[in-house]
Amino acid sequence: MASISLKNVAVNFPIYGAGAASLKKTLAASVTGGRFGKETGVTVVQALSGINLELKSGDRLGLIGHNGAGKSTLLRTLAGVYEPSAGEFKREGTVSSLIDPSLGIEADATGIENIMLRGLVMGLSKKEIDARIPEICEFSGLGQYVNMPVRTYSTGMMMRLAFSISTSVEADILLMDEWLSVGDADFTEKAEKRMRDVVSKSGILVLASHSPALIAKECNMVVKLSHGRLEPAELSVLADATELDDRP
Ligand SMILES: Nc1ncnc2c1ncn2[C@@H]1O[C@H](COP(=O)(O)OP(=O)(O)OP(=O)(O)O)[C@@H](O)[C@H]1O
Repeated sequence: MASISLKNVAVNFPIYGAGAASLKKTLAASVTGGRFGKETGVTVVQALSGINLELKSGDRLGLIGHNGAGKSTLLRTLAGVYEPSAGEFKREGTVSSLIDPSLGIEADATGIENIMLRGLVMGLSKKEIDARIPEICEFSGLGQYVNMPVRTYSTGMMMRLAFSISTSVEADILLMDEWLSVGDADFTEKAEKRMRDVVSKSGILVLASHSPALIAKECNMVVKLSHGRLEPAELSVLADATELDDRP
């Protein structure tokens, strides 16, 4: 069973070394981004504040909001990459995060070595990784390149590898920053099918996107982030929108 619970969660980023006063003044009126505050004398960006969220299996949550509203920060907090600065965060179930699939790919390691590395980072045993390697290699379509260092790959080849690895594990909770689309036409088609499969097998989906049509299609609930705070939003309105109103 998958569940996520956030109670009054805040995430602050301290800003060192910048001219705090002028920074505050310049950006206070900014239409994008988090809010500025002070914490024990240090200027901080309040990327998230007062976040309350309860999710259970079957929930497909769409996250919308203007640039810098806090969507990626919330996804990373749910993934455990960022610790909340305040509040309570509980999570049950395995997590797969398709936030930045190419993150952690080692250029000097071969494709296969990267599969091993990422598998270990994702918490799989060596045996589990070995069992997945042939399928991941096959899906990537990289042929003998899987034995070559990733630095010899084109960007598209690297993305194919990263995508094939990231989508090879099923998880109770799936976190996504936009819908992944990678590669040339042939690969995109099979990647789309694989994405649908991964999404359908997940208990909870949290998908951040600027596309109202995508959110309306993939999600059964939606919230809006505005300057780091959650606001209710209407899914039914999104289905007809061609563009999200990004104004704060
Ligand atoms: N590592 C960091 N250090 C300092 N500030 C940060 C950091 N990461 C994010 N922020 C700030 O936190 C706020 C939220 O950023 P976040 O990346 O979560 O927004 P977003 O909604 O994902 O934006 P976008 O739609 O542009 O991707 C912004 O004001 C951003 O400048």
